[in-house]
Amino acid sequence: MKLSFKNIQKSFSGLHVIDDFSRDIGQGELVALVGPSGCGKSTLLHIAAGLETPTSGSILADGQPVTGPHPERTLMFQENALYPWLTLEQNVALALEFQKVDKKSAAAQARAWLAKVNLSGFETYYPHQVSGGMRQRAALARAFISQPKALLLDEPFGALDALTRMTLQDALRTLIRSEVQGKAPTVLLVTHDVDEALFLADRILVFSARPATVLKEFNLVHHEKTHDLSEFSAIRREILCLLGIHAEQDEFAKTIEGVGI
Ligand SMILES: Nc1ncnc2c1ncn2[C@@H]1O[C@H](COP(=O)(O)OP(=O)(O)OP(=O)(O)O)[C@@H](O)[C@H]1O
Repeated sequence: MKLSFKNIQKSFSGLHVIDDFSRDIGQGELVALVGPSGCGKSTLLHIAAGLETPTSGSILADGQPVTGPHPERTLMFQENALYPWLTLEQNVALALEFQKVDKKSAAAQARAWLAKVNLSGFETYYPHQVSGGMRQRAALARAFISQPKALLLDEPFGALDALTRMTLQDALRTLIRSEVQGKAPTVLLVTHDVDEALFLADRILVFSARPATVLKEFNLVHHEKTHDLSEFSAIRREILCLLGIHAEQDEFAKTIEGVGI
């Protein structure tokens, strides 16, 4: 699905949040949005999801104006609460049952998607019986099972530790790549983690503080990615600099995170 933002302005009761945002996000492209806290990144996702309407400008999905939420455009949050009274399989299957797929077929598909995110054997577990990373894997399976044309991910792995986050990033990449070519979802990813953006994105948009405008855009589509991001150190430094973070400060933050303080 192609998403086209055209001259989007958004204010909330006089608070100017987004200032003239225009971009096309191509079919199958993964674009990361990074920027200071409160600049309006989630608001842009909500506009793409059809949960918020722009104050002016328009958002088109495959050329059609977005007028409200639609299962073709799936939003996934950091705290993507699974229903605690349903097993992982039932939670994942529910996405299909909402679309009137019969229970038996939905359950079979749910098991297949749980296998894709390495949760075979945990189908009958309840969310409280598995780890946060496993819950988020199940949430990924639930997001993918209805094969949305656009995935809108709002800090999907933000609550997880750094190591678990990396395995989830791998799982997300595998899921995207396993989709038949041409059917891969278009992904908008809001993240505070510059390394996550570098690892996952074809393109990174760096936003200013509110009202959000794009400070700079980085095209990474021609790079083969691994978690060794040394090739991207110059871009990483530039993004951090645009965000007003000095590299030493960032290393310090990572060290603190690494030792669990
Ligand atoms: N529904 C709403 N009503 C009123 N104000 C809102 C609403 N949604 C967002 N805002 C305000 O818009 C601004 C941008 O919020 P948004 O959540 O889009 O920022 P963000 O860049 O995603 O922040 P963070 O990175 O901290 O999650 C904030 O000041 C927020 O208070």
